[in-house]
This record gives sequence, structure tokens and C-alpha cells, in this order.
Amino acid sequence: MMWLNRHRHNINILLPPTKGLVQKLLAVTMSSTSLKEMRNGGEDYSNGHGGGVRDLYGEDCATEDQLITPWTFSVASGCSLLRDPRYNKGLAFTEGERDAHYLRGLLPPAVFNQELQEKRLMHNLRQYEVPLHRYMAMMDLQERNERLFYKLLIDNVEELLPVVYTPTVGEACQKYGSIFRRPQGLYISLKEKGKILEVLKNWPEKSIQVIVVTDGERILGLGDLGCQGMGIPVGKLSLYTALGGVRPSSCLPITIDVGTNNEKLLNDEFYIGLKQKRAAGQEYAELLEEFMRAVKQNYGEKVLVQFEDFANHNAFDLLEKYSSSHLVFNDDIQGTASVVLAGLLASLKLVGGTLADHTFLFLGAGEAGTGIAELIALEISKQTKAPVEKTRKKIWLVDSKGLIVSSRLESLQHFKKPWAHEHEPVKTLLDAVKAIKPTVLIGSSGAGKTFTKEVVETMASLNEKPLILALSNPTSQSECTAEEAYTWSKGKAIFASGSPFDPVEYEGKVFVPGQANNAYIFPGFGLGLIISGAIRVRDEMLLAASEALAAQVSQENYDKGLIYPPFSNIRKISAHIAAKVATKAYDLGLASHLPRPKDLVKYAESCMYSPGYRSYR
Ligand SMILES: O=C([O-])CC(=O)C(=O)O
Ligand SMILES: [Mg+2]
Repeated sequence: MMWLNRHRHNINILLPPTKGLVQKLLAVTMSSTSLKEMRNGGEDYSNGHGGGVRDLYGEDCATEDQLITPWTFSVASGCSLLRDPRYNKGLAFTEGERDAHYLRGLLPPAVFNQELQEKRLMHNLRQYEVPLHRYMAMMDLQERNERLFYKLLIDNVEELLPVVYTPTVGEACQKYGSIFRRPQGLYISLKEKGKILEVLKNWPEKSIQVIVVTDGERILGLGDLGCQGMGIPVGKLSLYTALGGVRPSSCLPITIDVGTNNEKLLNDEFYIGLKQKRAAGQEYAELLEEFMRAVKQNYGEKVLVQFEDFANHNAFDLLEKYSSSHLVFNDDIQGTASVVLAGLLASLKLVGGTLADHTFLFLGAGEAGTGIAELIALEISKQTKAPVEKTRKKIWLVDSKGLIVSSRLESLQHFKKPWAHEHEPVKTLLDAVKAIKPTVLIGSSGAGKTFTKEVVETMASLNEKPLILALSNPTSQSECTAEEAYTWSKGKAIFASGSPFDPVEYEGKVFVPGQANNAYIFPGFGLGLIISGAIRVRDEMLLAASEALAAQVSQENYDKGLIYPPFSNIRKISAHIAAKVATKAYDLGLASHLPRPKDLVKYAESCMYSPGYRSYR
């Protein structure tokens, strides 16, 4: 179906002039405005999520800028093809492809299919006993053969998520300087002030749909890792593709380096970032402002900017500042809130009652704690029609100074103020549990081992089925382990954690802990924004995502005491979340891709990147 015009190192592929394609080809000669209109109109050649044009491998990899002429598309051959992770297939190049693309002799004679490659890789990965070595092997694969990386991740998601994501990604960030090989993502430091637009233009891909950006100040619960935080945007975006089906070429990981206050890194000769204390105040705000402007100027209004692992003091301000002018989402505030709310909604099937019947106590009043608290209050308000000022009263937060109460109001940071209810001062978490008598205990402090035996025992003495969520990451920062939650509560607790724990056997019964991690939400949430061409994020979309996730918990899952569905179904789950988010975007008049597709679940599924190899013949 295609004609090849071979040169020694490049292959120009001519598109066949079939009727449908002629229309498509005409389309790509148009101005970019009319191209966008056609794309939004759902023309066949569009990938349906707002960027790119299908290339001959059936992939949406060409961008408008790359399409210099509408009739040819140039790909590498020979060694360049083997070294291009986007197109390399390694031993899976067929005999015919080896002839056609000057690969003869550059590969050993065996031809493997993708399944055999997967089998070999999983076998090799399982030989590594050190999790970080598995992480490094996965990163090498991503840089060598992108489709195989995603195929492996999708087909073995439960086994590989802890490798490319929490907990191992935390250790990878801590050691990023020493394991650093080939750069991933885009680094924007104070040195690039005044030139950020130019820096964005250095990135090889032009049609970006999702940016995950960090400034490295609060990486998971590990604190300030400066420039080494890059592992987080890279990891999150690999989940955007594997779990949410967003094309890898549309994903851009960014680390903003304004220095670090981590003395250990400042004194480390191998540190890869700026060796200075963090810029703050106006200098910080100006760099972020330039960045946000450049992003909009370069990628347009529909690019999603996900803020990740910023410290509290910047996270809330950035979200507030840019949510009315940009498509922004803070995963730690909003994504975590949405996933926890989903778990709470699902847990009602196990504990009975409505959300409004519960009393919530948080340890940690930062991004995750206050974000979750607010979303719970909004959902109760939606369900009961009570004003949110009233529904907040059933939600209590403890920070490093004790229970947040009205007598502390003056000295509280602004994001904590709504939670300062009338109560006498309480100093410790244990005393707060005794005083408030919560049905749900949520750990979001980033501080490990804080749900002590007494705390869990008190929760179990107060409740038939206490709900205990230890959200802090990675595993070392978890408020308690799954085993502690089940044994200390004598098997009564319903438990979920931010990082994964293995099932626990207690008195002959097996308890399977859930993973309350924002990875359930952000990939599908982002996909929903992309397919609808949403231009803003709204709380209603977060509630819709929570409800969609909760609806995916099956009776079989409930029978095992689970309040989250298994990650093995995540692509289907993401499609449902995407559909509900897109529906909200359309209902709120915030969607720019018209007309609205009739079956949004099917549409979301049809837009998903699939990592099977394409034939190059
Ligand atoms: O990355 C994770 O596992 C969840 C998350 O956003 C965080 O802990 O900051
Ligand atoms: Mg995070």
C-alpha cells in the first residue's frame, strides 16, 4: 500500500492516492488553522486527540511542522533506524524489513516476534534482585525500543508499576546523578531565564499534549531532590502512555531547576543540577510565569500542564494562579483527592451508610490532605445539598502542631484555614483519634511510621470496620504497613496505601491491600481532557473521575475487601474515567473538540496508543 523511494540512510515513503487518503493529504496542505478545524471536526486522519497526523505506520507521529510536503514522510534506515527508539524493533525486524531498510548484517540472524521479546525481557528483569537495577533496565529499554517498553509495561502492569513508579522511582531520584546516562525530558533552569521559549523549541516533538513538570522541591515523601526530581515527570508520563494511552511523542517531562536546599546534594560532586540555594519569591514567580507563557505560546491553549511534587507553599499558589488562564492540574492536590474519594465511595459498599455519615481525620494538612478533604466536602455537599462550609465540619486535620482548631486560625497557612473548627487544642494524633472518633483515618503527611499500634488499635476499638489509608510514598514513608494495619486492628481494617504492599495473611485469612495512588486517575483524567479538547480543569471533573473509578470496582473485588479495582484492568478503567471527564468538559462548555462523540468510552478507547509493532513494508 505504499511506495518507497530509498536513499542510503533515509526512506521517503509516498502515500498511496486512495480516495480517503487523498482527502487526508489535501488536508495537510491546508493552513494550520483549517487543519485544526478539520481535526476538531473528527476527520478520519486526525488522531482524535488534537494533535498529529497519522503516518504510514498507522501511528500519529508526524506533526504539522514535520510535514514539509504532504506526499512524503521520511524515516531512518540502517543503523539510524536501530538507534531510533521510536521505530526500532530490534530482533523483531522481519526478513523483508531487514532487506528493505538496510539492516542486513546489523542484526543477528534470529527473528523474534514481540511476544518472544517480551518473554526474554521479563525473564531478564526477574533476574535482578535490586529494584533499582530493574528500573535502570526498564529505562534502557525505553531509550532503545519504545514500543517494546510500553508493551511490556501494559502487559505486566502490576509487576512493573512498582519498578518504573513508586516505590523504586523514589530511589532512582535519590540516586539520579549517579545512574544518569542519557538525558530524559527537558531541563529548564535559572540559566535559561529569558530563553524558555527557545528551550521548548529544542525539544524534538512539536505537538505536545501533556507536560508533567516538577521543581523537585518535594519528591514523593523524600523531600527536596532538586534537579534529580526528573525521574518523577518521566515516570508519570510513561504511565500517561501505558495506563491512559496518550502517545509517547505527545508527552513532555520537564524539570524546573531553581536550585536546591538539600545540603547533601549541594555538596555532592556528581549532583546534576544548579549548585545554589533555591530561588524564591519574585525570582521564582518570574521564572514560572515565563515558563507558563512560553508553554501556551508554543503549544496552544489545550496543552495540559500537570504540576507534580512542588512544595506546598508553591503548589497551591501555582494552581490558583494558572487555573483560570491555562489547562492545569495538580496531581498531588487534585489527582490524589480524586483517587481517595473514589476509594471512599467504593468503601461504602463494605461499611454501609453514606459519605455524610462518616467522620474523617487526616494526619498531614498539605497538598494531599487538604486536597482530599476539600473534594470529600464537595461530594457530600453535592449529595446532601448542604453548603460546603457545613460539610467541611465532619473533616478534621492534624498537622505537625496538632489538631487544626479555631484557636490556631491566625497562624495557619491559608490552605489550612477552612479546616480550623471549634475544638480545644489537641497535641498528638492518638489524642485526636480519641477526641474526634473518626471512622476514616487518612495519612498524607509524608512521614512514615506515624500510624502507631495505639493509633490503629484505637481506630479498631471505635469502629467495626475502620478505614485506614496510609498514602505517603514511597514505601519507607508509609504511615504504617499493610501487615501492621491488619494485625493491629485484628483483621478489622479496610486498608489501602499510596505505594503497593503484598497481600497479608492474618489468622488464616488473606487480606489484599488496595493501592490508593493517583496513578488510577491522572492518565484517564488527562485522556478525557485531551479527547474533548478541554481548555480548563474544574472540580466537577474530579468528582466525575472519582465516581467513574468507584464504579469500576466489581463485586469480586468487594468480596476480597478491595476498594480499588486491580491495575491489570487499568486501560479499560482509564477509558471510563476519560469518558466521564470529557462528558463534564462538554457539559460545562469547556470542550473545544466538536461535535461531541456519541459513545465517549468507545471513542476514548479508539484514541489510545497501542504499542504493537507496525509493519514497515
Ligand atoms: O507518585 C506517586 O506515587 C504519588 C504521588 O504523586 C506522590 O506521592 O507525590
Ligand atoms: Mg506526586
